[in-house]
Amino acid sequence: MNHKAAILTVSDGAAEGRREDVSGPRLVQMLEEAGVQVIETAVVPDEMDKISAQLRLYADYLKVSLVLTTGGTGLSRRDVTPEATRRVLERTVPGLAEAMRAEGLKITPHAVLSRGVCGIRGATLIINLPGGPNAAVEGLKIILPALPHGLNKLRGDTSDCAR
Ligand SMILES: Nc1ncnc2c1ncn2[C@@H]1O[C@H](COP(=O)(O)OP(=O)(O)OP(=O)(O)O)[C@@H](O)[C@H]1O
Ligand SMILES: Nc1nc2c(c(=O)[nH]1)N[C@H]1C(S)=C(S)[C@@H](COP(=O)(O)O)O[C@H]1N2
Repeated sequence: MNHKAAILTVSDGAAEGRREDVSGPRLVQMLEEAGVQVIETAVVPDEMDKISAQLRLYADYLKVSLVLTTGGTGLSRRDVTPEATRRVLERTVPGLAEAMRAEGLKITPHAVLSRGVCGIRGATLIINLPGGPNAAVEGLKIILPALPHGLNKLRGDTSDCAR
């Protein structure tokens, strides 16, 4: 996969230095192993403006093909990653989040508690993953097989995709 990516960890604890960010580096490793170059990572607290600003930067200025966020998708009062993401999306790609919840449910009943959303801004696919290291890795594993084709199409591949 000849694409560039950015990873955004959303966590009050990690942003304040109280929690080691384990999830972000795990996602970097998985993408690199899949042949995607991760050119930028950042950690922000669970704050709508900071999350949205970072997503705009990645899509509009760095113009990466893919942004993965991890954290802030649950039901806690400060979990606002889906709201911040929706604010910057131009088109949604609901099937990715649907698959992560449906397949995740086979691993833990808690998978359906992630409110994560996925969609497109410009030529960038933005995917919300849950915050726990296992949750983030499981989520990415579920959708990874669909990403090469999706990213190629997003970047203008006009070849036939019928099977
Ligand atoms: N980046 C991360 N690295 C390691 N563990 C994480 C990370 N983000 C979340 N977790 C783990 O997953 C749990 C659920 O994540 P959630 O986003 O709800 O965080 P939280 O408990 O509100 O705390 P915080 O936002 O400060 O990370 C956390 O309590 C923590 O155990
Ligand atoms: N595959 C998978 N999805 C998962 C989990 C998991 O362990 N595996 N954890 C869930 C839990 S416990 C929560 S609270 C939500 C939201 O997590 P977040 O607030 O850390 O983003 O993701 C869920 N999604």
